[in-house]
Amino acid sequence: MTMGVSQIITYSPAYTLVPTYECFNRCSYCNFRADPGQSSWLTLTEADHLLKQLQSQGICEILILSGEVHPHSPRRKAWFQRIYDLCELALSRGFLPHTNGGPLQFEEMRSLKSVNVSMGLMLEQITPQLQQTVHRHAPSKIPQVRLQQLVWAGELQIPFTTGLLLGIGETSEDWWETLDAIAQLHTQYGHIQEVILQPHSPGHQQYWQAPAFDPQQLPQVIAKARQILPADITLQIPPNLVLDDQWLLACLAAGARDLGGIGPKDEVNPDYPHPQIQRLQNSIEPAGWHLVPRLPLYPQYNDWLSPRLQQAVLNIRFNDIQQGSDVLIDK
Ligand SMILES: O=c1nc2n(C[C@H](O)[C@H](O)[C@H](O)CO)c3cc(O)ccc3cc-2c(=O)[nH]1
Ligand SMILES: C[C@H]1O[C@@H](n2cnc3c(N)ncnc32)[C@H](O)[C@@H]1O
Ligand code: MET
Ligand code: SF4
Repeated sequence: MTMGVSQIITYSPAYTLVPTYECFNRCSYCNFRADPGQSSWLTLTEADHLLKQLQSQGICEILILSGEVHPHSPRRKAWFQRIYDLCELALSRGFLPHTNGGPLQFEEMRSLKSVNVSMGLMLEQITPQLQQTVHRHAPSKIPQVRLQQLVWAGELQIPFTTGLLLGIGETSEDWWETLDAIAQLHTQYGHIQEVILQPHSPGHQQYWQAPAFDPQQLPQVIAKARQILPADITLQIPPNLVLDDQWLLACLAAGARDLGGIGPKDEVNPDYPHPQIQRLQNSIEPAGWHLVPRLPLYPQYNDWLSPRLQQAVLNIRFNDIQQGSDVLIDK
């Protein structure tokens, strides 16, 4: 009798640090933001306390996810410095930082490259229509601004995560255009390690009253994305936003291969707790899938890191082997 070879689905054991919830944008679907000046910034002392508690818990990635200070604000420099310092601190404690702080200036990106193994920014949707609706008060969501970030990330050779936010008033044509744009950028620079297909999921704090993205549509978007995107880009879906096991399995069957950062809290969608790893494993195993942890850097991009970051990646792999825990996979 031959054993069925189970196929691998990855996730990143992660913890999210939020430098600040304050944001000068007001995306009408956001459950994260606070008004400028209304949210204190995470101090390095607080962060260090959190990080110490996380050590030897199997967490590799520190996701630094932030609300935004306006690029022309006199507080921008201090905001950026805090993000940089948090990355530096996470690195010094043996974690691998991945920052998504909204659109950055070129020099800010260059600087963060030295303390992040990868970075991210969701394209959301590239149709300018949304600037009249959900993004009316969100200058950071202007499609050209976000496309420019992806170009700069490519020029700087930063391994990058981007994606689509689905169900914010766009058409299905808009999905394919956004995916085409990502495919083109990747063909030019080769820097997109993964694309997140994120279903809009209403929460308590947002003021846009709209239903969740219809989960029945997700597998078809995934299948088409798989056709449009180059094969070396991994498709990621958030398991806490795909509530039904049957739909999760349909998403995997359609081509999703990663479940993203999984940790104690989804800061963006606090109303949707992440499932436990064991529970996820139990739901996908009967269909022949095996859940395996990964790092926030896909191994094919190792050469793009500075020697110091390459060493940080090696250390985390070495510790993992020493502890006899799951071997972090190299796909
Ligand atoms: O827990 C979450 N992680 C989110 N992540 C984290 C992501 O799952 C991992 O950090 C990456 O897969 C890198 O390992 C994002 C990362 C990005 O670069 C861009 C957007 C997101 C969005 C989310 C999110 O909504 N919730
Ligand atoms: C960090 C990313 O989180 C996503 N995001 C923001 N608000 C929501 C929501 N209500 N539901 C799902 N995803 C959301 C956006 O795509 C943003 O870029
Ligand atoms: N503000 C950033 C963005 O929207 C990241 C956090 S969103 C909750 O791109
Ligand atoms: S989604 Fe990001 S940019 Fe938009 S309001 Fe929320 S924190 Fe700000």
